[in-house]
Amino acid sequence: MDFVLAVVVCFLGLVLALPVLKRRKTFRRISYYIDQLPGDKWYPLVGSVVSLWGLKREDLFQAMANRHLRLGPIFRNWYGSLPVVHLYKPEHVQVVFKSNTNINKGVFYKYLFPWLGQGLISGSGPKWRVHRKIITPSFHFNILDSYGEIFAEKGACLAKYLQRFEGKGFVEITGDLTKIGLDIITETAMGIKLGILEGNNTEGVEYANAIMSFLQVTYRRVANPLYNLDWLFKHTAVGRESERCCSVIHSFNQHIIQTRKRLLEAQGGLAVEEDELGRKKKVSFLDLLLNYQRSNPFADEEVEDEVSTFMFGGFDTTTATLTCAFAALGNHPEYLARVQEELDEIFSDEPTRKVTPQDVARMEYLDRVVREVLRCFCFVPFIYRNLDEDIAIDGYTIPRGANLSISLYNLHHDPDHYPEPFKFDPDRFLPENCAKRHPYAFVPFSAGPRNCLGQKFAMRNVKALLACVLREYNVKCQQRLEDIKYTIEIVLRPVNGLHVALERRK
Ligand code: HEM
Repeated sequence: MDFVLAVVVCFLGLVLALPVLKRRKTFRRISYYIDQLPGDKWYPLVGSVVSLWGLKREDLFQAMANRHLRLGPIFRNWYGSLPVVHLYKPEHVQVVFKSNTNINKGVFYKYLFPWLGQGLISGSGPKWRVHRKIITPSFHFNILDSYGEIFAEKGACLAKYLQRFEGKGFVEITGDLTKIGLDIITETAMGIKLGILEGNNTEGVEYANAIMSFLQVTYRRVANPLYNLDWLFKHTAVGRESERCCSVIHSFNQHIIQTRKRLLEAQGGLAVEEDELGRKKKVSFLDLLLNYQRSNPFADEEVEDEVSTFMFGGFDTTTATLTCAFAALGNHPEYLARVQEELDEIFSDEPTRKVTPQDVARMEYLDRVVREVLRCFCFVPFIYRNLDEDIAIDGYTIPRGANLSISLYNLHHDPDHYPEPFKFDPDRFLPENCAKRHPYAFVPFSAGPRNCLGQKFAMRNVKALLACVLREYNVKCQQRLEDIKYTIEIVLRPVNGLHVALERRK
C-alpha cells in the first residue's frame, strides 16, 4: 500500500513539476522577482495555497479576500507551479489598466474555455482585437436606446409577475430574477424571445441551471492545483458535471444561432431598420456577427464562443445586481423612500406608463444606489492578467510571464478610499464625492482596453427594471446586509439566495 502511495505521489509530483521543467529559464527569472514579494508559506509541488484547499463554498471567497489583510497590498502566491501576484490598490492597478500591452488574460481563464472558448471575456491576442472591433458597434448608444423598449416591457412583465408574492411574507427571488435576466439578454443581444419567466421555456431553465452549475465547479479549480490538470479533472465527479453542463449549453446556443441564421438567410442579409432621423434601430449583436460571417472568414465556433460570452456577461451579473439592490434597499427604507420620491416625480404624469431611455437618464438617485450596490457587493471580485511586459509597482518588478490577480473587491472596500467600507451609502457617489476619489477607485466594470463592453447596457437595464418594480412596491429584506455570506463562482452571489417581502405601495 505504502509503495503504491509512493508511486502515485511521485507520479503526481512529476506531472505538477512538468510545466516548470519545460520552461526552466523563463521560470527562473519569474521566480527570482516574485519571491521578493511577501506571500504565504510555500510547499514543494503544491505551492502556497494549501490554506484554500477543502474550504466550504461559503468560506472560500472570504478566505481569498482576507489574504490582503494578512499579506499587505501586494503579495505573491504559488498555485502549484503557477506564480500569481495579487494587487488591489488603485495606485497599483492603474499601471495595468492604463497599459495597451498588458491586456492578455491570466491562466485561470482557461477553465472557461470549454464554455466561452476564445470569446471576448476569456480570449487574448489578435483574435480578441478582431472580435472586439466587430462587436463594439452593437453597443452603440442608438442601439442601446432601441433596447430601451425591451427593458421597459420586461420591467412591466416583472412587476406583474411579482404580484403573486404580495402579502406572502419573505420569498426567495434570485431564481425568478435569473429568468428575467436571461429573457432580456436573449431578446436584445440575440434577437430571440424566450419567455422563461412566464414559464414558456423549460429548455431555457435547464440552460440557466447548466450555466450556474458550470460556474460552481469551475471556481473550485482555482483553489486546487490538482484540478489544474485537465486530464485528471475530467475523470473527477466535478469534471464530469462540467462536461454535462457544456453539452446542455452547446445545444441551446446552437438552437439560438441556427434560428437567427435561418431568418437572416431568408431576408438575404442584415436589414438595419432606421428611424425618421436615419439612426440605426434594433440590431442584435448576433445578427451583426452572422452578417459579418457572410462575407468574412469567421468560423461557426467563433460565433458560438461570442454567444456564450454575451449570455454569460449579460445575464448573471445583471441578475446579481438586481437581487442585491433589492437586498440593500430592503435594509434601508430611508434610501428606498428617496428612490421612490424620484420615481414619483419622473412618472407624475402617468404612474404606470412605459419607462423610456429619457426617464432612465433622469434617475440620478437610483444611479447612485446602483453604483453603491456595484461597489459594496462587487459581483466580479477578481480579474486576472498575464503580463507581456515587466511592470514596476511600489519598488517591486513584476516580470513578464507572471499572472496578476486584481482584487476589485478589496479595491472597493479599501478604507483609504471608502471610510466605513461595509456601510451601504449611495451618497458616496454624489459628484462632489466622486471628484475627490482616485480615478481607479471604482472599477466594477474593469477599466482600460479590456473594460466591460456591456456596462451601459447593464446600467440602463438594471435601472429600468428597478424603476418598474419600485414605483409599485415597497420592499423589505429578511437578511441583514452584514449577515449575508457569499460564494464565488466567477461572479459573487449570496450563498443561500435572498429573501424579500413585497407590499404594494399605498
Ligand atoms: C452589472 C453588470 C456587469 C458587471 C459588474 C460586469 C463586469 C465586467 C468586468 C469586471 C469585466 C472584465 C472581466 C475581466 O477582465 O476578466 C467585464 C468584461 C466584459 N463584459 Fe461585463 N459586466 C456586466 C454586464 C455585462 C453585460 C450586460 C454584458 C453584455 C451584454 C457584458 C459583456 C462583457 C464583455 C463582452 C466583456 C469582455 C470585454 C473584453 O475583454 O473585450 N457585461 N465585465
